[in-house]
Amino acid sequence: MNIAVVGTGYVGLVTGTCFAETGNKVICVDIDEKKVERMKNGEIPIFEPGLDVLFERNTRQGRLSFTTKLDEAIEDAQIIFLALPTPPGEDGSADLSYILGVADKLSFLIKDYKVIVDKSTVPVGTSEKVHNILAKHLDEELFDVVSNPEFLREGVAVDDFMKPDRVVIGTSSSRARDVMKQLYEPFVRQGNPILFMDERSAEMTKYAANSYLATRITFMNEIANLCEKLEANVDMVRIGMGSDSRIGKRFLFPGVGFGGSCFPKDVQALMRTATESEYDFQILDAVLKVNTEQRRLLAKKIKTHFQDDLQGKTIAIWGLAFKPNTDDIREAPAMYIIDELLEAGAKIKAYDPEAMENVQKIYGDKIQFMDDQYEALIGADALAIVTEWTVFRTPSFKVMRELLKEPLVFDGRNLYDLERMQEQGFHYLSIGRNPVSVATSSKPA
Ligand SMILES: NC(=O)C1=CN([C@@H]2O[C@H](COP(=O)(O)OP(=O)(O)OC[C@H]3O[C@@H](n4cnc5c(N)ncnc54)[C@H](O)[C@@H]3O)[C@@H](O)[C@H]2O)C=CC1
Ligand SMILES: O=C(O)[C@H]1O[C@H](OP(=O)(O)OP(=O)(O)OC[C@H]2O[C@@H](n3ccc(=O)[nH]c3=O)[C@H](O)[C@@H]2O)[C@H](O)[C@@H](O)[C@@H]1O
Repeated sequence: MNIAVVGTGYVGLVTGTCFAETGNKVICVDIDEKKVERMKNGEIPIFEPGLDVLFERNTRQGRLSFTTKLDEAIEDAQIIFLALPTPPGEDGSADLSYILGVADKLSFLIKDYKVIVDKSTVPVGTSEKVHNILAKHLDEELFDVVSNPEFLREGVAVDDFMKPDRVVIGTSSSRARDVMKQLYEPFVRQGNPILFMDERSAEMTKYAANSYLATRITFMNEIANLCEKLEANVDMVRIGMGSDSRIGKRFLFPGVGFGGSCFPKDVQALMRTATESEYDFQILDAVLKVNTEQRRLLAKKIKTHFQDDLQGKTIAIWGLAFKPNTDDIREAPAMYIIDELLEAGAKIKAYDPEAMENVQKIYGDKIQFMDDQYEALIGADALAIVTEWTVFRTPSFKVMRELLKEPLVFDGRNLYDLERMQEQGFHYLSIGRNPVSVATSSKPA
């Protein structure tokens, strides 16, 4: 099939590349001229494991191409995906200006039947809005609007897209349904379903899924905070809970609060939708409040340890991206922690395998960026671990001890075993587990 993808952010690029990989001809269109130029020259604008190989193959073989011209991109397309931003507006509601703006342009460009698919995360009722804009200048026979929310996670986006747990398709048109079924069949061969439903339910499914996951993480963060007070170990509690098949093991990891471009904005947007419907969605209100506090937790622990005096102290930070395997720093907890530490007078030496360039654009020389995780420790008074990159999971504790001024580690991701840290002679504070103090009896190896 011929496909146009409008918007080449995370979702647009992964969507376009994966559809090209299954034999479709895909043209991606973006208003960002520099980005399009880079992609035309074979450069991927985001760091996403596994995407480079597919991107290279499909551009080389002519199935994937890029343009800034919407009319060119859609001319031969049977399906047009909208993968445009839906950032929070001032009141928290999703800003639909990108989607509706492109819909308006399309209403002047479409000449033969096309399925317009909304892949962005949009509030309930958006399909109707897009439909009405298109219908202003177009015969209704010439288009159908479909809601097809995307559930991929950054860092594992290709796998999530290629082997989705489910594909959700909201449409009331049997013609559009057949087109979408044909398109997605290669992705659901392993038996995972394509779920057809009405447009409004599909739109709601996306917000419900993200808000539920954000709530689940937040619940675990609160359990972790309580575990600290009660001297229980949240790792044990997590495994004990997660072994119940009704609960499940995934997405129960406490930490420094959820971040990223979607959970914070989508929870806010669902709250806004609820408010507009005169429904008081109390849980979501609590989720946002707790998450704001949780993002501060590591900085609070550091400040408490140093009795609120961080003047002249240097804190090493491992991990800046909002999660591993991405260079995305949107709503990254690290930014909140850094702000709080800088305000308290600390110096920061940071290392992240992929996100430093993006962070440097914001902080400039306010913090030091190091080439290597160990270099960040030289002369630092403490280490704070914010993102659980694999490379941080099995470090040389001996080198860490040698380089840090004090063997002091604040771990926002519970990467290390408590006993091991004690044996290794660290003062180690993590999330929802007892602090470990420098062992005086056992000599570190
Ligand atoms: N990032 C993620 O992991 C996921 C995002 N989503 C949703 O997908 C949507 C897109 O998200 P991202 O890909 O992260 O966005 P993004 O902000 O990374 O990228 C959006 C792209 O659209 C382009 N653009 C803006 N206006 C345009 C126009 N008029 N014509 C053509 N291109 C235009 C921008 O230049 C940019 O390249 C959002 O609604 C988001 O909530 C859904 C699932 C996962
Ligand atoms: O709509 C979206 O954009 C996407 O949002 C999330 O994906 P993503 O933001 O890429 O990352 P996640 O892996 O979900 O992590 C989000 C945040 O939650 C945190 N998290 C996650 C899991 C966990 O157990 N604990 C925890 O604190 C992460 O550290 C991160 O800050 C959803 O998982 C995707 O299904 C969805 O498509």
